[in-house]
Amino acid sequence: MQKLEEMVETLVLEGLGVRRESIHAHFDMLSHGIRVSCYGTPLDAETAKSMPAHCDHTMLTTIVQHEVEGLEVDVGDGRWAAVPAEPGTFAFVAGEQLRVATNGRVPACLHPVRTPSNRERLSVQFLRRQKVGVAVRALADLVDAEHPLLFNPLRHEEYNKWRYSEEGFKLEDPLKVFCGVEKVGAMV
Ligand SMILES: O=C(O)CCC(=O)C(=O)O
Ligand SMILES: [Fe+2]
Repeated sequence: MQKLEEMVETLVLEGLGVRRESIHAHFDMLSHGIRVSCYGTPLDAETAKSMPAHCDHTMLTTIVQHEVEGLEVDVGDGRWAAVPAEPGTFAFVAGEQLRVATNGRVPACLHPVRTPSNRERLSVQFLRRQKVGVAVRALADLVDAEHPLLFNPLRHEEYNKWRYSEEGFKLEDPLKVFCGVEKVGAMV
């Protein structure tokens, strides 16, 4: 799985013009986790949602759905696209850490879990994220006069706590408020 994740992230970063050495140095900063989610039938039968729309706090999340549908992604024009739960397929979701690392070039993917068929559901998520205690920084190759730095180094453990606090929870773009460069007194 790590090889597959690396392949996908390499394609994205090389496509943006990041050099191989920088990609390898970036990969050395990452850790890997796995989570299995079991959803009962959606509590709210009308919306059929088991999870509200959110962005993951990862570089990349790889999602394996098990036969029952649920993952939907924001396609950017106000519509949601359902990702088919076909056995043997993987969905790759860009997380907020990748938004910081790519200096905003790759937006974090907004995604809810919605199961209109009202069935119980199982999914597995492979979490590719920055090592604990290491701030996420924009890759130097993606910062220049044309692309000024958008985010200060992200202390992700602090951010993760704050974004679900009363203050962080109600914001549309908590990442920008937490470490956007225009923020006065930002961490460097
Ligand atoms: O179950 C899924 O398909 C996605 C779950 C998810 O988005 C999450 O746990 O962050
Ligand atoms: Fe998610």
